[in-house]
Amino acid sequence: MAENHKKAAGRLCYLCNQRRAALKRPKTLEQICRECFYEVFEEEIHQVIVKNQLFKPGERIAIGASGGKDSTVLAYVLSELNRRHNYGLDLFLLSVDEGITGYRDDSLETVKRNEIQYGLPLKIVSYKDLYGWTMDEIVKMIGLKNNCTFCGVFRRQALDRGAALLKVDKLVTGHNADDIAETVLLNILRGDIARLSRCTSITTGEDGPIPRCKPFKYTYEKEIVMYAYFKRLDYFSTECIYSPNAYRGFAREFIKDLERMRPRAILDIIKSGEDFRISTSTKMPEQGTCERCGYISSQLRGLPLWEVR
Ligand SMILES: Nc1ncnc2c1ncn2[C@@H]1O[C@H](COP(=O)(O)OP(=O)(O)OP(=O)(O)O)[C@@H](O)[C@H]1O
Repeated sequence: MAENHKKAAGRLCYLCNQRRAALKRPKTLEQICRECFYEVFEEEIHQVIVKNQLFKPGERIAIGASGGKDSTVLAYVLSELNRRHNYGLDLFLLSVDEGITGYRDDSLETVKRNEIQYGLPLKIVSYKDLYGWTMDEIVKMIGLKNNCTFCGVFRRQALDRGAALLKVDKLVTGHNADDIAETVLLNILRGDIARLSRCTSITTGEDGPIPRCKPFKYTYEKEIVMYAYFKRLDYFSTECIYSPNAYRGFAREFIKDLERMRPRAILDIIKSGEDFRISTSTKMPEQGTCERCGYISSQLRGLPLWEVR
C-alpha cells in the first residue's frame, strides 16, 4: 500500500487533473487522488445496484456482517448510497456467531462498534442457539477436515433464519469480484457445472424465502482494502483459525498472479463464467429438500437430526 502510495505521489490525478494523485487504482492502474477514488469506487457500486435493480424503495435489507473488510465496507457504502440516492431502504446488520473462540468473538466486537458508528440495528444469531453446538465443539469432534463445508452450510441456514427474524426482503453479502472469480475457477477445476452456472449470478435464491445479492460482484478486493484504509473504517482483519482450505488458497494465489500481469483478468474470469453455456445434453443435479429438517439440500439428507433445532 505504501509503495503504491509513493509511486502515485507527485503526479496530478488522471481523472480531475487538479489534485495530486495519491494512489494507483488496482482495477485500471490509473494514478488518481483520494477524492476521485472514493467517487469512482462508490459510483461503480451505485451503477451495479441500479443496472441490476437490486433493490426496490421501502425494502428491508439485511447486510451479512462478519466484521471483516468486505462486509464493513459494504455496510458503510450502502448506508452512504442509500442516503445520497434516496434508495428508501431500511438497513440492518445481521451477524452469525459460529462459536469460534479467538476469531468470531473478536470480529463480533467490531460489528457491535459498527452498529453504533453507522447507526444500523444489529441482530446476532448463533450456532449455539440455533443448533445447540459451536464450531469449536464440532472441530473438537471431527477435526479440521471438511469443517469449512459444514460451517458454510450452517452459516447459509443461519443467515436465512436471522433474515426471517428481522423480516427483511433481501440479504446482501460482501462477496467481491476476487471471490467470484475464484469460485468460477474452482467450479471449473471440480467440473461442477451446476454451481458454475449460478455462481456468477448477482442475485440468487429469488425462488426461495430470502433472495441474496452481491453488490460487490465487480469490486476488486484490493480496492475494498484501500477504501477501508483511506476511510479509516473499523474492521477486523484476521483469517478464520479453522480455514485450512488449500485448494481454494491455490486458486486465490493463481488469480492474484494473473491480476499482477493483467488487472482485467478478474473481470474476464467473471465474464467467462457469465457467458458459459451448458449443453442441453448435460445432466444437472436436482436440488432437493432435507427429509428431516425440510431445508434445501443437494442430497436427500441435509443436516443430521442432532444438528438442527
Ligand atoms: N459470520 C458471518 N455473519 C454474517 N455474515 C457473514 C458471516 N461470514 C460471512 N458473511 C458474509 O459472507 C460474505 C463472504 O464471506 P467470507 O467468509 O468469504 O468473508 P470475507 O471474504 O473475509 O468477507 P469479510 O471481509 O466481510 O469477512 C461476507 O462479506 C459477509 O457478507
